Amino acid sequence: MASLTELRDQLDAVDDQIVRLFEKRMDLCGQVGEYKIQNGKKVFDRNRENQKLQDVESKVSTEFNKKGVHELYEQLMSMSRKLQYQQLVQAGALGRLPFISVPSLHAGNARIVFPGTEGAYSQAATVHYFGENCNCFYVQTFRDAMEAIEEGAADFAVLPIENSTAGSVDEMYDLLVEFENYIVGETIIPIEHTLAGLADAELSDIRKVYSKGVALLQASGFLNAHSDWQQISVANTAIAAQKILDDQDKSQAAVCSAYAAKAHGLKVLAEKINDDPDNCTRFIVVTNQKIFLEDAGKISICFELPHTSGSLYHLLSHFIYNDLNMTRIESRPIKGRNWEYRFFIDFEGNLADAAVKNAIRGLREESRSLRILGNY
Ligand SMILES: O=C(O)C(=O)C[C@]1(C(=O)O)C=C[C@@H](O)C=C1
Repeated sequence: MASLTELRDQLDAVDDQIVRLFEKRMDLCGQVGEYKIQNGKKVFDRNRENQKLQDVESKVSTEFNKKGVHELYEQLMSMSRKLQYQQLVQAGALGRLPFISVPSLHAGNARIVFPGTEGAYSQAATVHYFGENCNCFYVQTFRDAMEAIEEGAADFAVLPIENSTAGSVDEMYDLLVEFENYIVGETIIPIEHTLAGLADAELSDIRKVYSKGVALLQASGFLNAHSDWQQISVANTAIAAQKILDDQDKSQAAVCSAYAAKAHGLKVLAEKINDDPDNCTRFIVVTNQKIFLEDAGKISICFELPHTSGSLYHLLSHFIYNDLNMTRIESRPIKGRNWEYRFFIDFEGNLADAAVKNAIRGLREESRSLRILGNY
């Protein structure tokens, strides 16, 4: 039997040939790329790739090697596509950027909508982003706020997208797909819950606690210590505070911010009741114009994937090849198509960057229904 050194020498000789052939293959793919640019042909040719995969599989003997050569050629062809997308960007053949870059949001006289009521955390986020004197109003639900933007009743909406304890706000992801609105900013605010009741209520009077479902979850340590309390979910923490005031029942309390308690003349029965003292929520700023700030550094996109093995893996390679840092991935079921998912990805970059254009070009061709949700 040959020694390890001898076998490795043989492997080195084979690899030399593979690497030379790889370079030759990439060079040919570059020439195909030039041809495609000149003749307006698409980079991704799914039929040709399927034929190629069948062909190479038919040329090897074992099942193990069939799988191996399949995976190898998927990778090789994905690399050729990336080379050709790069060529397209260099040739300026990417078409018009669908978003307009702006130096500022011109938020001075803007009308801003937030969901909830006076004292909602969304109001705190609105003031945090647009300043104390901004012209803001509230509507009841997230959907109402998205509608107000789409119809032009408001210029910007401030909506929660992610909480550090409770995770994603699923409904917002679905609304971002449903509406033609775009993210232009984000802001993070601390979420500090209190238990608030009527002015003459004591902790011992409380029997029912109202709040938004996630707020009840975020304060579950405190609330579960009072196992006799009934927990009731309402649309919003500030709406819960409003209810306590309206009902005038001192056995009822709300989990809400100290600001909401004050705004509704309630008494704080317990402070800082959230389980995680660093609990905070990320809010997005949404508008109906396809704009992005010149210095924006984060992009949110979503797309659907064919229900085939490895499809997500292949799409994510566009981030790797273009040196783009992915910061978040989320998936949501697609309505009416059981067990199929839409993926939401955040990554660092600006829509004007060549690497971003390159990645988006590839993602658009290889996924279904790619949407750029915003650059902010
Ligand atoms: O044949 C082409 O059109 C190529 O660009 C080459 C190639 C490959 O690497 O084999 C690359 C991309 C296409 O999707 C199909 C095949």
